[in-house]
Amino acid sequence: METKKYPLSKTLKRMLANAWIENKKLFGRVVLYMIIAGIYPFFAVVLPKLLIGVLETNGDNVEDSIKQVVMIVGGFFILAGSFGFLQAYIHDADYNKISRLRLNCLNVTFTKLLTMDYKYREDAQFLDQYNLAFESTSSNDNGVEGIYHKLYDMPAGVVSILILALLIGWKNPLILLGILLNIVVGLLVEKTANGYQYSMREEEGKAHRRKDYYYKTTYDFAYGKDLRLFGFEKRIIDNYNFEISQYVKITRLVQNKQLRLGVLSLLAALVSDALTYGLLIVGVIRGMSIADFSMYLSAVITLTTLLITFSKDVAFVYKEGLYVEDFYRFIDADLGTKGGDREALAETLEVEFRNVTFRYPGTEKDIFKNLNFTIHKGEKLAIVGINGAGKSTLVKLMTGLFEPTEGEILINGIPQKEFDKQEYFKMFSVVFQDVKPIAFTIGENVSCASDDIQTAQILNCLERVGLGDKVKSFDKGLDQMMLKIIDENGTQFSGGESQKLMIARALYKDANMVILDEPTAALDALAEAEIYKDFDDLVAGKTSVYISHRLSSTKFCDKIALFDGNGLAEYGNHDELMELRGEYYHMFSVQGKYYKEESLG
Ligand SMILES: Nc1ncnc2c1ncn2[C@@H]1O[C@H](COP(=O)(O)OP(=O)(O)OP(=O)(O)O)[C@@H](O)[C@H]1O
Repeated sequence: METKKYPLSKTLKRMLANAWIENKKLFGRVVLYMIIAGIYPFFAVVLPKLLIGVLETNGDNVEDSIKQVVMIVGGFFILAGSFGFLQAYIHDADYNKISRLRLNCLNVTFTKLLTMDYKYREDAQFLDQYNLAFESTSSNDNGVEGIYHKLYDMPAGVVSILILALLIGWKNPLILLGILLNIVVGLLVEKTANGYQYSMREEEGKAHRRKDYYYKTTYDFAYGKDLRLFGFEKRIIDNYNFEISQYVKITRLVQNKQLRLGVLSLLAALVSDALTYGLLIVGVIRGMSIADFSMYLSAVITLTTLLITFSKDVAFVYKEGLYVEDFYRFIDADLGTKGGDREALAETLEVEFRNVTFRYPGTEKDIFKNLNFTIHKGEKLAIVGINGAGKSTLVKLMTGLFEPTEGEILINGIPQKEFDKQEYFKMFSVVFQDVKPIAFTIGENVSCASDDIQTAQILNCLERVGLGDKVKSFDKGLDQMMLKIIDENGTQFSGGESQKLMIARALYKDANMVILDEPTAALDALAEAEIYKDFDDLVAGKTSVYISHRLSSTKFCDKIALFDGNGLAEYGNHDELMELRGEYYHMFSVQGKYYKEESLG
């Protein structure tokens, strides 16, 4: 990801520009709120002066004093009450509009995540950075929304501060100076503490990712069985506790720094208070009325509070602005290669690996080195090999989910890079090892679309994989929702049924090339035999790749490629590889013996 820095002003400008595009009226509301909330604190400042003034001037005339006090207090309640009510009403009404601005940013994040190149999803370094970017859109109080709330509140604070600063400065500018000293020190302290916190963000992000992993493992149902049956509970809890302690260590470092810096703020506040009280008391000695004394004192206290809030808000915007910057960098980063301009081919495919070397990002080991081989037009290729030999990696390369580190892949002689990414994907129907239906309807899961669904075609594909009766058993048929997470009446397919559903999806797509990455691992023997029997029909003359650990499946393929962890070790048809008496022969003999023993038994 790009790490270019840009100033806070640019981040704020962009945030304001986005807000302007999304809700222009909000700017008018900010002005209205600024006037009402800006004047509001002034009432409380003047009230003591008016009350003490009445009591001072009326002396023994109790009746007049009571009348005037009642009028002042009544007037205060009406005015301050109305302003207070309006302020709260406008603020509450606009809160959701501001939250909406964040939700729009979240939408942009989701779109980016869904459209970025797949390789980033398997890249731990990228995931750390993504977590940081995601942080700035994940809460009401921080990041994007936190700043928008502050930008909404701060103009009102400025109005109050100006009114009170004028009042106090007019009386004695030295008092203002004391308050300003307090605020400037506070601001510098806050800025330093926040800068330190931000500098720890990468470590914090990593600790957060690890802690989060264990947290999610505890409630992710997919792990539920293994955790219990293999007694992982204690280990998970111990690891979770360890990661929490690591996380706390980092946050404690930040807190300690904040505490040490806080002493400076305290000293500045003491100096400022001494100056304020000293100057006001000297004023009284020189003849200032008690009513004025109380008003100025109240003004100083209110102004100090407002300035502290304001300086905290500035520091907050500065700190959170850095996180929002991370978010914009993520949004701006070029994470999705569009590829070239070529459209999908309409013909049968030939795939050539030419001197392909591949290493996963951030790793040292080459999964393939100078790999050369071709899958010819219309050929059925079986890929076999031990676990971790690189079979699935080969599929990811073939389908353009990852690009070769060196060398190139050619489709009908055309370099893979020349194709538009989306067009390129159109040419492949793939069934992956780890099948997961999405919480959509069955029809949508097969067609991958929500409109223009070819019902007859979907049903036909489902029939062909043996799911016809299952779908007919639902009242809603193809409209039956899958999984229970969105719809509690959703259906839960077994592992094998899910695998069949994915094969139906691949059939429906009817792409130029079919790739099945262990598509029968979860199927029972009968279902697997059915799929094998119909394999020719399923791929219907298309170029196809079939990855399986069950070597019986290689028999109906034209060619077999055996990978052994160091690349392509053996290549040929079944008879040729058996004659070679190499690894394939060995694997086939072991599996054959096992099958024979099983059938004899
Ligand atoms: N995202 C990744 N980052 C780093 N290494 C990876 C990544 N994905 C896979 N690998 C490594 O690449 C190697 C090949 O993995 P691959 O999944 O392609 O093997 P496979 O032959 O399909 O294995 P299996 O038969 O178990 O499915 C393995 O050593 C694996 O650990």
